Formats: sequence, C-alpha cells, structure tokens
Amino acid sequence: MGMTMSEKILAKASGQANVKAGDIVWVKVDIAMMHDLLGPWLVDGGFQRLGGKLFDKEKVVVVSDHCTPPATVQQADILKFTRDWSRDQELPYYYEFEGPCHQVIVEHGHVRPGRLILGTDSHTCMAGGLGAFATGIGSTEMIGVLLTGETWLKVPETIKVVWDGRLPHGVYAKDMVLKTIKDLGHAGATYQTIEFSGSAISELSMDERLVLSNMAVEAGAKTGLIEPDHKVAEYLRSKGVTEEIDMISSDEDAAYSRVLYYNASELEPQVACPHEVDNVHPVSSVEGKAVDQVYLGSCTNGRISDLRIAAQILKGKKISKNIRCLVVPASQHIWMQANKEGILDILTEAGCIVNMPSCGACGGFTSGVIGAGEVVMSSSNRNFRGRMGSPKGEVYLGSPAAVAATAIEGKITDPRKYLPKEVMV
Ligand SMILES: CC(C)[C@H](C(=O)O)[C@@H](O)C(=O)O
Ligand code: SF4
Repeated sequence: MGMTMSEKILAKASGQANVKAGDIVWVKVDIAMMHDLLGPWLVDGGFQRLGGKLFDKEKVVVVSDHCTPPATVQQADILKFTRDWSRDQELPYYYEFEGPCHQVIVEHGHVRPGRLILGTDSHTCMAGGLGAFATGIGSTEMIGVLLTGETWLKVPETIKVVWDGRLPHGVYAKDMVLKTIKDLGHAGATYQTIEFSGSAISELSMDERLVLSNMAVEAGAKTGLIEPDHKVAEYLRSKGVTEEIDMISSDEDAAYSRVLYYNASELEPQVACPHEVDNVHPVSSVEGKAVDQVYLGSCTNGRISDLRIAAQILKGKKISKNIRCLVVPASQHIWMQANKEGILDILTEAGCIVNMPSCGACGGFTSGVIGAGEVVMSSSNRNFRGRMGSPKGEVYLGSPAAVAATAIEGKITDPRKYLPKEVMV
C-alpha cells in the first residue's frame, strides 16, 4: 500500500520508512513558529522552569502580527515582551510589523515542501500550499517543542478533494474552498488532512493555492496539502532557496478516507453567511444585502493577486458612500509591490483606506473592529459571532472580487458584473 503526502512527511520526520494513518509517531520539528498573541509571553514561564534553552534557534521563528500596531497598553506590553524575548534568545528570525505570520514565513523561505511546521496559530496549515505538513498547536505544547524540537502526532487520514476543469471568469480559489467547506461541514475534516488535487488546482497560482490550504482548518483539518510543482520550485528559488527541493507527492495507491470530485467550470461565486463558515450560498442568493464595512486583506486573501483583482474592479470608480473599505495587504512586501504597481493609488482614489499589514481588523484585535448591528463583507476566513468585533455584528466571506464589487454598491454584489470578459483573470 502506498503512502499519502502526510504519511510520507511524518515518516521522514519520525525517522521511519513507513507510517500509516492512525499511527502515533514521535516527530522532529523543522520549524516552530509563534506569534505575539500566543507566543513568548505565554510560553516563557513554563519554558524557563524547564531549563529555558531552545532546541535550535535557527528553527524557531517568531512573528509579531496580531497586536500590531498595538491598540491597547496590554498589546504594546505583549509586543515588547515578544521583541525582548526574541532578542534575549538571539533568534535570527524575528519579524515585526511585516504582516500575518503565515504569509511572512512563506515569503522568507521558511516554508518548504516536505517540512514539518508547527505554529501556535490555527492557520499554520496555510504552509501546506507549498507541500509542508503544517499545523497549529497550543502554546503549552509549544513549550515542549521549543525545549526538545520534538513532539508526538497521530498520523491523520487524508480526504482527497479533486477539482478538475477550468474556473469560469470571476470565480476563484476562495469560491472553491468555500464550496468544499460547505460540503465537508465545519468539522467534517477534523483531525484529517485535506489534499487538494486535480487540473484546476495545478492551474492555480501560488497565491491562490495558499487560499485553499489556509482555509483547510475551517473544515477542522490538521493541514491542507497541495503537491509541490515547478511553480513552488520557482517561487522558492526566487526567495534564494538553493538547496534541493523535496518534490513530495502521494503514491497512486495511497489510501484516502474519502474522495470528493468537483468540476470547477460549474462553480459560481460563493459567499459564507453568518455565523458559520460552512453556511455557504451562491452569491446570487445573498445579493443586495447592505453592508457597513468591506475588508480586503488577511493571510487568506490579502496577496498581490487579490489586490490586483480589486484594483481592476475599482479603477476609476468610487466606493459607496454608505460604507468604509479597509484594505490590508498581507505583508509589507505585498504593500510595496502594490505601491509600485499603482494599485494603492487606484484603491485610495476609489475611497478605500489602506492599513498596514497586520491581523488587526481580520480578528477584531486592533484597528477596524465592528459595532453591534454592523455588517461586513470580508475576504478573510472566519465569520463566527464576534470575529471582527461585536458579537451582534455579522460577517460575510467572499473572494476579493466579490468584496471589491460589494464596496462599489454598498451591498453584496456578484463580482462578474464588474469584470468585463477582456479584463477578467
Ligand atoms: C489568535 C489566534 C488564536 C487565531 C488562530 O489561531 O487562528 C487567529 O489568528 C485567527 O485567525 O483566529
Ligand atoms: S486569519 Fe487573520 S488573524 Fe488569523 S493569522 Fe490570518 S490574518 Fe491573522
């Protein structure tokens, strides 16, 4: 019997030739990632009591992103603690104010195919888009990882999600993943890997693939894997990675717990409605719902291709007078690229506010929280009660194109209306 990508990565990490779903394995961790909110200030007590010595500082990456820029004194204190701790531990990889950790660790080349990456954040699974087994762990568990570089994991079963065919104009990876989560349910992949494959997945850019893996956890999955290919290899080379790339793939005869098949050409734009990420409907059934805020950003959909699509839609137009539109590039690097391409000018001329790269508005942590009764159309990944501020607010999730079209009308809008065929991507 062959092995899935998950089984292969966990076999390697546990120093065995073969493992199978259900096995409990001791694994060596390639990258331990923490962010400010669930990082040093939470782990340090236990870490110091148990010796306070990192297993390998080259393999520990810390990113301050949730409390940036700090909106309260407590957040500023957490940020200071994180910065001081990273300096005291002489960490070579501490990033601050650069954007959400998942994007930052991809851009800095920490994410590579075949690696085992554990992070104190549920969307650590995004790194699976490059073929790494990446998953979130709690801060207490992270203490053990920091001290020993090891932990145990149960090898997950894998659900294969096959998307063949060609995506229609105006339909994106976000729509694919929302549809997949609708069908799986928000807990339908609990403790399993989702492996995305098929011709529509191979066609996707790296930016778009990361959307799928990012949201795997929204169906409860441990990680969301995509087989690495030449696009991943080229991306890593462009980031200065010179070592051999592990082009890992699942064996033909690997065992899957479930296989779902989709034809991408039949997909329409999708929207996740309050207050569950699997409450997904075609945009046509929620069109016209008035919103107060539009949010284009996050580690899910704040990348350069997302900002380009929004700029195509908003160029020469104005956002509705009834709303505010927050644009948050997913990293400083993306911010600079968008600036070079004139995208930030287009968006600000349309009336959007461009905020610094951060988790702030996405999770209702710093700037951009919503009040009771307010409705948001967001390009992010979660819409549970209170996600972006008041529990009496409502969050709808859609693609960046749907978000940009909604900004123009002030109500949820089918993006295809604003994407004439010749400029659609
Ligand atoms: C703050 C943190 C617990 C959280 C996560 O783990 O995902 C956040 O990043 C989110 O997106 O909700
Ligand atoms: S989902 Fe939002 S809050 Fe969580 S890491 Fe991504 S940008 Fe930050």
